[in-house]
Formats: sequence, C-alpha cells, structure tokens
Amino acid sequence: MNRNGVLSIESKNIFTILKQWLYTKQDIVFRELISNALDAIEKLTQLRNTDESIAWAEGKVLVRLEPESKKLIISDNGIGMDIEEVDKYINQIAFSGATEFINQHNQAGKDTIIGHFGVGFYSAFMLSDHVAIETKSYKKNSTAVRWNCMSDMSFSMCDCDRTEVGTDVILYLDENNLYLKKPDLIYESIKKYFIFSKTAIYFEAPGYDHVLVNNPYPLWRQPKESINPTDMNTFYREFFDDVCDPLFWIQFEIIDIGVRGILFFRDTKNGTEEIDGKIKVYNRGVYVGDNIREIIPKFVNLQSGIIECDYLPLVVSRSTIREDKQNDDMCELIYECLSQEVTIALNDMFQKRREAYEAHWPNLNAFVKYGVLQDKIFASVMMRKVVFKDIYGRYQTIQEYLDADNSHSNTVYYASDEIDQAHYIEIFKKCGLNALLFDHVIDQPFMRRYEVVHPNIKFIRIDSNIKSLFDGCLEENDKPKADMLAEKIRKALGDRLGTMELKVTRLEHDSISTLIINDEISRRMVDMLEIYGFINPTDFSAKEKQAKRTFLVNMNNEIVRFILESAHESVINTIVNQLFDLSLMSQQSLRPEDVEQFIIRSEAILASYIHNQ
Ligand SMILES: Nc1ncnc2c1ncn2[C@@H]1O[C@H](COP(=O)(O)OP(=O)(O)OP(=O)(O)O)[C@@H](O)[C@H]1O
Repeated sequence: MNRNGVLSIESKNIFTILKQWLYTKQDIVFRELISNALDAIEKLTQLRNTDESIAWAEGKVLVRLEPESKKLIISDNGIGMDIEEVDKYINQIAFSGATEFINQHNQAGKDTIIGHFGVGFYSAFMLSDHVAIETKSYKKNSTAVRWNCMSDMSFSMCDCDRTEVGTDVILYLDENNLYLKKPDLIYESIKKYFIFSKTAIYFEAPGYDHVLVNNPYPLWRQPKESINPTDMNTFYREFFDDVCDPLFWIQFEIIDIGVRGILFFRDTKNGTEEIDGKIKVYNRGVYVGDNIREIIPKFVNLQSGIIECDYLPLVVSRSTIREDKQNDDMCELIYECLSQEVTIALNDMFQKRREAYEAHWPNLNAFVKYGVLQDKIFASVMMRKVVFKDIYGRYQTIQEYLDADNSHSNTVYYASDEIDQAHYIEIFKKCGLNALLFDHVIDQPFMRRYEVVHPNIKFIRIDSNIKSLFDGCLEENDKPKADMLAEKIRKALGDRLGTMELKVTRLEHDSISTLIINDEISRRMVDMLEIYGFINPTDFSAKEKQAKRTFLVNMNNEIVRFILESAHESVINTIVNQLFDLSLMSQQSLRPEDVEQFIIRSEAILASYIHNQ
C-alpha cells in the first residue's frame, strides 16, 4: 500500500506546541523521541498484563548514530503502530495517541505514560529535514509500515519488511550536523534526561559500543535500610560534582501524591562555600529541570537533591507548569510536602539527636534561618529550634537562654561581633551575665522576625544602655564631685564629645573606667542605613549624627578618681583623651584621623612610664 499526503494539524494544541518550542534547546529531541519509545514499551507492558498471548520481551531502547549513512535511529521494542495509527497519531500533528490510549484502555498507564500534547515527535525536525518511521504493531497479522516525511510537511507511507514488533524513528542528518561529529553530546543528552529511566537505554556510536546509558536502580530509590552510607556518599559526590561528602541526607516517599526523592545537606565549610545547591526534578524518571520554583521551596534550593514526581506534566519550560489549575494544585501540594519533609527531619534531629544537630549547625545555620524567614510551614516549627552560641561557647535556643536566667525578664542580650565587642563580652562575663552571638548576616533579619512573632521579647546588643549593668547609682553627696568630674572631662575632650551624652556614675565593677554605650533603637537605625547604602560605613560623622551614644564614666575606678583629684591639667588631658580613644576603639569607632594622636599619646605615656622606673 502506498500513500502520499500533507500533514494536518489539530489546532487546539498548537499554542502549547509553539510555547514549548519557543524555549527549547535542540537536545529536547532526544527527550521527546526517547519518551515516545519508553511510552510505547510501557503501553505494551500494560496490555500484556491483561492479554497473556502477547509475547514478552524485556523493554529496551537503542539510540544508534551511523556516521557513514548520516542516520540517527531511535529504536524501541514497544507497542508499534499499524498504518491507521500512523495516519492518526503521526499525520495529524498535535493529536496525542498517549491521551487516546489512556482513555481507550480505562486509564491503564495513566501514571506511567508521559505523552501529553501530541507534539513531541515533531521536534525531530529541529535536527533533520528528513524523518522516517519504520514500525510494526503488536497486533496479530499487522503489516509493518514505513513513513517518510520532509520538513515541508509532505509525507509518504508504504508497507515495509520489518519483522519485529516496535518502532525505529530515523533522522537523516545533514552532513554539517554537530551530532555527527560529536556523539558525546548525544550520550550526555540521553544521560541528562534519562539517567533514572527504569527501562534500559543503550547507545551505539563511534566510541560507544552498545553502552547502557541509564541507571535503572539508583541508590535513592532503594529501601533506606539497604543503603550503604559510603555508596550514598559516592553517588552524591559523582552526581552533584562535589568534592565533599554530604553532611547527611533525607530520603522520602509521599505515596499519595507520587513524590519520592532524596535531599542531601551540603557541607558548605561552615557557610563559607557557595550557598546555592541544585535540586533536580524528574517526572517518572525523565529529567524536567533544576530548582523549579513552582514545586521546590526556595530555601530547599540551598541544598542538593533529586525529586521525582509521578504526576507532573513533562514540560519544556517552567512557565508552562502553571498553565492549568490542576497542575497548579499539584505543584502546591508537592511544595508543601517538601517543606514538611525537611521540617520533620530537622525537628527530629533537634529533638532526638541534639549533639548531631549542634555539630552540623555551622553548616545548617544560614539554611535553617533562611527557611524560617521564607517558609511558613518550616517557620512554624523551626523558629524555636534555631540555636545560637552564647558567650561561653554553648549552643542555646532563644527560649533556653531566657529560661536559664529569669533576671533577663524577656530580654535577649546579644553580641553581633565577638571581636568588636570583646570588651563588653568581658564585662558581661565579669558580671556573671550571658549573651547570645548574633554574628551572621542573616541574624539581624531573623531577630526582627522573631520580635514580630514574639512581641514580648526584646533584643538588646551588649554595648547598649543596659540598665541593670550601666545605670549605676550616685548618692546625693556624690553630685558635686560628679559635676566637677564631668566639667574636667568636657574641658579635656573639647568638641570631641560631639553629640555624645556624658554620664558620670558609680558602677559596681570598679575595673571599668569608661565605656561608650549605644541606644539600641538608634543604633539599629544606623545599621539599616548602612546596609541600604544611605550611610557609608567609613563616614563616622554621619554615623555619629544618627546614633545616640553615651560616654559613661565610672567614679569607682581608680583612674577616674585620679582625674577627679588631680589638678594637673595636661595629665588630665592625656588620660581623659586616652580613655576616650580606648572606649571608641572597643566599639571600632575611633576615627582614622584620631589614630595618629592616639599613637603619639600612647608613646608619650610609655616614655613617661620608663622615665619613672
Ligand atoms: N515510538 C513510538 N511507538 C509507538 N507509537 C508512537 C511512537 N512515537 C510516537 N508514537 C505515537 O504518536 C503519538 C504522537 O507522539 P508525540 O510525541 O507527537 O505526542 P505525545 O507523545 O502523545 O505527547 P507529547 O507532545 O507530550 O510528546 C503518540 O502519542 C503515540 O501514539
């Protein structure tokens, strides 16, 4: 039988076709044609389940590149097509045989057959101007067909002498076609899309002698108990091209929505390594894309993993995922389930393996806090499981910190920089107080969120105007002395004091001479202005104008008492300015132009010390 004609188009699907191909790379051809081959094998398997007369053969796809004849052939031993089917499914573009098969066979194969729009086959013309099909249906006594088509949409069909059930799709390549010279690219494309295909896919080309491309039994699909951790580490390192083993992993399966996968928690060298991970999404073993935002919660993308979904449409571009409502609901469900899986796993570790949780914390720190800021489900559980190192080096949650000392009365004291605020940390330690270290960039936004969720809890930095520590007390008869001291200090500092308030008091700890303390609210404002670039970090005058600061002088300290008692103006001058500079330095806010004076004064003090020996 011979027939010639011109292809027709089922118009209702044509817009989806156009949209799909608009975003497409050439290697999509392999994805589409091999998906069809896998579908055909799956269909035959489904039919065999109900009809034992159909001969059994192990499903197999073979991709063969023949450079001499310039042919690329995709063969399968699936269901095949008879002439009517070729006419219906192939000659009518955008008429999906997959959809019709599912409808005709009472939903058989609904979960495992990929075809969707009835367009994928025509991606073959992206690589070739001449495409042929040689196919023989599984149906008894059916005759094999050869279909030939040119890119001008003219086709011919005739009987052929193929004897095995199945289909060959033959692409006649132009002699300049890149794939003819670079079979590696074909191999990599097949691997990219079908590495986890359950059906064997072989590749034959110069340099590839019937090579099995896929791994039908990846470790992460195996039962958790049977997995050897060393094998899993090796799999992770090879698959995600990481030099480090993962810290740990979560393997999960949510049967109701057909989602399974594995999430590897990356060793980020305590947060110093690249922050982004890679979550690879597969649809029944066929690669769809990386970090697809519709289904992967943003914070989960910081880790690496594989998510396999049974009910996700095979999409070319991410934008098409959101096309219909059903997909939308499905995407949302997957998204929430992934959030839940991560939440359950980390909460479990916090509750049952706190030691491991703390050991991993330097690597998990940013991930958990970002998750709390970004994801409601995760935040609802994990906000209370965020731990901070305290100034004694122990990890505590905010609640544990508050519970440990009632005197805090819902105030969390924190240091934002262990080195910059070392002086204040020492004062805290001397006073038997504790503070948490909030020294990661994400800690400030986290703190603000915590304050919003827990309005009764206040966060105060340890160099702030902490009443219990820095209020001190002055007795009535101290007043004249305090005033005199204040006057001497003002005179010695001249306009160096600027907008800073001067406060003379008696602190319990006499080792403290002078200190600069900040108003928490105005300091946060300056920090914000700095973050958003409204204030240059080195513009000390601008910062001083905004921040409310106090220069605190402790009358119980012997150096301060000396200032009070001495009448030697130049000595007072030296000591007051030196103390002022030291206080500024303990806040990292000594102006660069004052450093020179500080050095000269320090050397003069040393010289006079030597002189007095
Ligand atoms: N290798 C094959 N073996 C048997 N039938 C095939 C084969 N390739 C294509 N077909 C038939 O042709 C139809 C159209 O294929 P096409 O790839 O264009 O669309 P689809 O697979 O239905 O959906 P999608 O556009 O999502 O790929 C298929 O549904 C199938 O019935």
